[in-house]
Amino acid sequence: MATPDQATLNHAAQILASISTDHRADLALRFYFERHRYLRPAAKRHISHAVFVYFRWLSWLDPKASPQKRIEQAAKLHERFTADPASIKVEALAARAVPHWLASEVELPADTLRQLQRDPALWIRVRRGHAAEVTKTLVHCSPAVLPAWLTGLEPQLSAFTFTGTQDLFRTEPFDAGEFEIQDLASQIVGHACAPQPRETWWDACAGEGGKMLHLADLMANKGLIWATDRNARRLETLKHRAARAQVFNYRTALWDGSARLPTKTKFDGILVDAPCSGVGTWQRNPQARWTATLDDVNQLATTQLTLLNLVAGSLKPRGRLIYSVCTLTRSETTAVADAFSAAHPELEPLPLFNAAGVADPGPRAPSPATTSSVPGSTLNPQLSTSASSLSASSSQLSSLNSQLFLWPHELNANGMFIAAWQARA
Ligand SMILES: C[S@@+](CC[C@H](N)C(=O)[O-])C[C@H]1O[C@@H](n2cnc3c(N)ncnc32)[C@H](O)[C@@H]1O
Repeated sequence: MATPDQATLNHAAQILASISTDHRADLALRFYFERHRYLRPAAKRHISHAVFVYFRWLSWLDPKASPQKRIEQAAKLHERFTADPASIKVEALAARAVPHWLASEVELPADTLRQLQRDPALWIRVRRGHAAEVTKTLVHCSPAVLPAWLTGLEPQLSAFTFTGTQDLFRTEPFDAGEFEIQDLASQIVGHACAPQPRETWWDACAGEGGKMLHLADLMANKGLIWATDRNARRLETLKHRAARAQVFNYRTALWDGSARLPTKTKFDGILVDAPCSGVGTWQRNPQARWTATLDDVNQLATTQLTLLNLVAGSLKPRGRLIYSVCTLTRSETTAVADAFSAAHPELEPLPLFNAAGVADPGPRAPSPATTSSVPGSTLNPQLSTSASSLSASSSQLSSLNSQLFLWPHELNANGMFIAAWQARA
């Protein structure tokens, strides 16, 4: 994208002035565009881009300069980095592109640091049976290419990056519920669940239903999904999305993560897509780098473990429990999963993808491998020799494990952690 013109700088500066911890960049942009309906789609794209680029390069900017000047500085840095990623040293990225507290939780691989500074890809998930017509209509679609250790999953995916400029929410296939905007890492969570038609699932933190809709599609809309969340407004959105996608095999209930469970039903599978610090989304949502804190991480880790502990008793014998978080901090990932494993001998860790990269939902013998890849040098010296070897090791290990990290640079998508268990028979 070209250096912003004066009008773009002025709009972006006004939007920045309205952003706060409670009024995030994406909301501020939406409100601003609602009040400035005359802006054309291309202008909106340029303004949004300028705002997100600003937060990506925030620590490099001169705090004494005017907002317009700082936005311009960020755009120039971004242009330079996009043309030549080596023009900014990885040590500088480690020191300035992420907050200092992160080092106590994870040492991000160099490739991930670079990935966080790039423009994110826009991913769509096309409903089963609609890929040919949707990609023909939207034109600028490319199918997902997975890293070698996950290529076995590729035939099951219906994931495409969209590189066109049209507003996807105003397309015919969107109105017809034939695709959803959903990040690739989130789509892989659905495949890790591997729900089967006619099973009964519980999506315990269903939110607006991104993963619930995917589970329904994988179940060919046969069986039942309980979709619960603490937030009624999100569940309302879920219902609208489900209607558009013609998903009807679900029921919603409010559940705030308290000991009073929403149902006595026993499940073939439970997904806990828990609230988290969102470090894995810092490419798409760069403002969050500067609002998330170590206190948030610690509090969220407690909530995550509580949620897992509460749902565990709702599994049928051989039922599967999947834990996912779009973050990469040790406290919210391996520490939660290990603490949960230690407290639940009645569950066995479940390898997520077999050697071919395919999640196998069937009954299985106790798994030999439960070790996870750990993203922090202070935590696992074996994996900390260098950032790039850490990343490579993590991929090799993770295809054998019941815990895996999806790194943003591996998928050109959000970072994600997934862990899985199965109730013993
Ligand atoms: C990561 S989001 C879920 C995203 C959703 N699964 C999707 O794919 O679109 C986490 C959700 O957990 C919900 N949540 C937060 N704290 C909770 C709690 N204590 N009990 C239940 N849900 C909670 C939030 O309202 C939020 O919708």
